[in-house]
Amino acid sequence: MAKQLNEKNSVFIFDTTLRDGEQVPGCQLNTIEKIQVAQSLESLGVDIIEAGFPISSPGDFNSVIEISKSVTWTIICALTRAIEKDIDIAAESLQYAKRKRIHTGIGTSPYHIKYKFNSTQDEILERAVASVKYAKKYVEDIEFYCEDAGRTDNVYLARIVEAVIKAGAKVVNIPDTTGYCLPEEYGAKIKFLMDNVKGIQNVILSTHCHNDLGMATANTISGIINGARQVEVTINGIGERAGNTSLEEVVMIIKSHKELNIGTNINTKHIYPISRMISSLMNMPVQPNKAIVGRNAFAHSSGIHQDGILKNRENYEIIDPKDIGIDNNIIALTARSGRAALKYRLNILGIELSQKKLDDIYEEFLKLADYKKNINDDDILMLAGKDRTESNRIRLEYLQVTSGVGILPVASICLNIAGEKFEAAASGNGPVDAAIRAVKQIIHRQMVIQEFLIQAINKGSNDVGKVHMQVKYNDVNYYGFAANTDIVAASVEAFIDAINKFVE
Ligand SMILES: CC(=O)SCCNC(=O)CCNC(=O)[C@H](O)C(C)(C)COP(=O)(O)OP(=O)(O)OC[C@H]1O[C@@H](n2cnc3c(N)ncnc32)[C@H](O)[C@@H]1OP(=O)(O)O
Ligand SMILES: CC(C)C(=O)C(=O)O
Repeated sequence: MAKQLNEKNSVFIFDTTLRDGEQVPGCQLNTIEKIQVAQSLESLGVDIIEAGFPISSPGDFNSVIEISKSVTWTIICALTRAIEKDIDIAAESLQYAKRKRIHTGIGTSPYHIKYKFNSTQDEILERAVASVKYAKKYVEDIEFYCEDAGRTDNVYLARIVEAVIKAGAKVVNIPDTTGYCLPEEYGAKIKFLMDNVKGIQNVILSTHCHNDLGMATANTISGIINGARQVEVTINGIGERAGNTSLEEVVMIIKSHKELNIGTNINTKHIYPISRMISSLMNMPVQPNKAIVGRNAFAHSSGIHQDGILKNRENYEIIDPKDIGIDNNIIALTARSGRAALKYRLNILGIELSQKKLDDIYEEFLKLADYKKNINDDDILMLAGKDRTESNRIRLEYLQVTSGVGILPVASICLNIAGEKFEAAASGNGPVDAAIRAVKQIIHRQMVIQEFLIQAINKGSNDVGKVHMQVKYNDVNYYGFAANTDIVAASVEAFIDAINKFVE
């Protein structure tokens, strides 16, 4: 059970992922998926879930019913127009909700009044009041939205807000529907209402900001600073057009800026998992540089930053990734990385090197990174392995293979074993088989290849092939690894790498 928020220094988190978020083309969810999302939102700690617009379709109506049954303490909210039939259907869809809210409203800007409704300010005010009174028949908790409040004159807006409060609205939503307001302007709008509307102290003002000019989060924070105590947000900022204010951004701003002295009920450790869940259910990738939840939000790729992070995380991170449910930040190895990052990754892989060897590998690393852009653990192991093979007891001196269509593959090989050279030749059912048989003619042990995996590092015919091999000897498995542009050579080197682990 969430703590009861004290409105003075707490903000209610109203999540509209399942309503405004779901309006995104291609993001529609089925009822089962919506229940899954709603339950995760409840675990995250949101105070209100806007579950749908029940008049819009039988499927949406049914989803609100099922979501209402499946959550415990979170308020379930259904959206309507200022139309009696919408409100009737919304009330019916909320019949099983333990705590319920109807969110009704109408456009208040000159654009909407003239071009959507062909109406007048007075008529719109009357419809607003009537809708709140009508919804009151069903539930106590009524929220009213003044659609396009961002472009609505403040004096008229104050009139409408005062009238709907008088009619019984408990929460009044001031949407910047088109994402037009500047943060200062939006904050001033909220302050104007706080200062000029009779009865405002008895209700909660809510923000609902769209991101058309990339200002949704800034506007929402400006709203909070000026007195709004509910924020309407979505996971990953999804929503109509350029999206809504993102939940994760607002919550982490509030958490990071202690001087705001504002609290929420959100358990921030659930943020990343739910972000992934929404992205995957809605088939909507999160942009890599998205604040808080983007793939790169905690990835450090340049040497100076990596060195700084490794010395003290706070040099370059204002949020601990663990706080949002990410285990660790990412030290991405690229051609811009320095020795500190390379050494860190090698250490994680269990490889400790002298400064001289690190310097040598770093040179190789830079050449590979210029070619490959992103260096992964296999690459690092390969680079470190190159160094390791120099001290191996058995080394490949040369390999020659003849193969083709219609001829028997034959391999001749020379191994250097502790400084002494041994040669052999063999045929096989393919070039790799021939080469492995040739090795076995020199090293007479009962060795069985259990697993053999060849992968290309990049794509393309000029690629480096990586080979992982598992070789059983004396009932013990040994692992070999090699990489080479010649996949037969890589296979033989991986076989020899494994053998080196058990020969004295
Ligand atoms: C800003 C927002 O995000 S609001 C939420 C947006 N979500 C949706 O639109 C939900 C999905 N919508 C729907 O399923 C449909 O549009 C419905 C069921 C709501 C309405 O469908 P229809 O009856 O076919 O109407 P249509 O969509 O063509 O037009 C909307 C009508 O609602 C009216 N309307 C729009 N907003 C409001 C409002 N807040 N209050 C009262 N009437 C409104 C319009 O003026 C128009 O009426 P008109 O045809 O008399 O001019
Ligand atoms: C219905 C309202 C709240 C809305 O979505 C908007 O104005 O953007």
